[in-house]
Amino acid sequence: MNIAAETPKTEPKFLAALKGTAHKAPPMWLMRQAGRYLAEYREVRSQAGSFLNLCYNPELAAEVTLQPIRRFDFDAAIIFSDILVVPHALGQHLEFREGEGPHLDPITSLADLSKLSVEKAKSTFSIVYEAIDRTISGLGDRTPLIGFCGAPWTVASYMVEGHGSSDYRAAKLLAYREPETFKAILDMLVEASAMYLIGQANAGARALQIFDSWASALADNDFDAFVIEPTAEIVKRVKAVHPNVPIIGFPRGASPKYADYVARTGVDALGCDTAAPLPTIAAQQDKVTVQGNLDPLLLLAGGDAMDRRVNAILEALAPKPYVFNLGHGILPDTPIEHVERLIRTVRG
Ligand SMILES: Cc1c2[nH]c(c1CCC(=O)O)Cc1[nH]c(c(CCC(=O)O)c1C)Cc1[nH]c(c(CCC(=O)O)c1C)Cc1[nH]c(c(C)c1CCC(=O)O)C2
Repeated sequence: MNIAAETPKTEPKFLAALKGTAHKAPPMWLMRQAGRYLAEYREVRSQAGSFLNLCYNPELAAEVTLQPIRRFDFDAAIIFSDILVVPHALGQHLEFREGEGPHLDPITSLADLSKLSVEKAKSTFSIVYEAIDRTISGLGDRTPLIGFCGAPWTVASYMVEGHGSSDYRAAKLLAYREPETFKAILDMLVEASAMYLIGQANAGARALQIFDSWASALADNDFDAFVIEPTAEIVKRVKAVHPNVPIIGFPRGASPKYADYVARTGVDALGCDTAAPLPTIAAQQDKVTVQGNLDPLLLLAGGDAMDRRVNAILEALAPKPYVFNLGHGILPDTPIEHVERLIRTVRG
């Protein structure tokens, strides 16, 4: 199952880009690149039974991580798992209901939180480390593997809401009414997430991404306290052990705050969502590598509209350190031919 027959003589393009090299044809990968748009994924997924069974089966998780690399030879793989594995590992009940997305038993008090523990998470995390180890045996040295976690604000929001939300109502109300309780949740997540990212890098992940999908819609003081400070603390702890493993931060929907986020979190690269304007993204490139921002719906639509936007993105961002990606995860009904066309356009 080894994809790469020989060891590369030069550093993989993806890692070079994260460390500050610009490429005319930038390295590329797609968020959620292992997923339901691939027939081979749907096959393994049905074999596994449930999504969580797939996440917690190292052999099958490694297999689906490798699928998009075999098919498209992307410049990076990302370990197949989910950001909600962290609260689940801490002891919170989690289910993925078919067609509905995740459901957790909400944490709304310190008493609820006291039932969770970072110590307890270690045995679940080790399943993911084993999946990373198996994936790397399949990838060889040619294609680097990305490890990841959700950022404390996004994961805490799911923990408090119990499911996805359009206005973060329960999470914000808890944060405003009982700041100590909310802070205790964030602190536990900082500790667990830093440990988890360090464990993934120990297992061989060569870059790490922190997904803050719900980073939009926070007032500036709350953005500081819930997004910047916890992320900065995780980056600091991971860097103390793995100073050379680049970290990509993805504060989705927060482009007006990019400069502050970059300056204060210490991330090496900035993941940019679809709504972030190209000049705002480009303005960050003197400080960090940037990644993103093609609309997943343009990839679904394909054709000239997609080509025009991809070319505009390349023109604006490829002269400086850049990793091609979507602005959010690939959609399950995306045609394979559109992905193939995208790859031809980006690779030139
Ligand atoms: C918010 C969030 C989640 N998970 C994640 C985020 C942050 C990024 C984002 O905003 O999308 C991150 C995530 N989820 C998944 C990965 C794997 C790595 C990758 O390919 O990028 C990663 C990095 C697999 C997954 N996570 C999930 C799937 C679909 C599961 C299936 O096969 O049915 C996959 C491939 C399930 C999931 N997981 C989550 C939701 C809301 C859902 C249901 C929605 C959906 O079904 O698409 C929580």
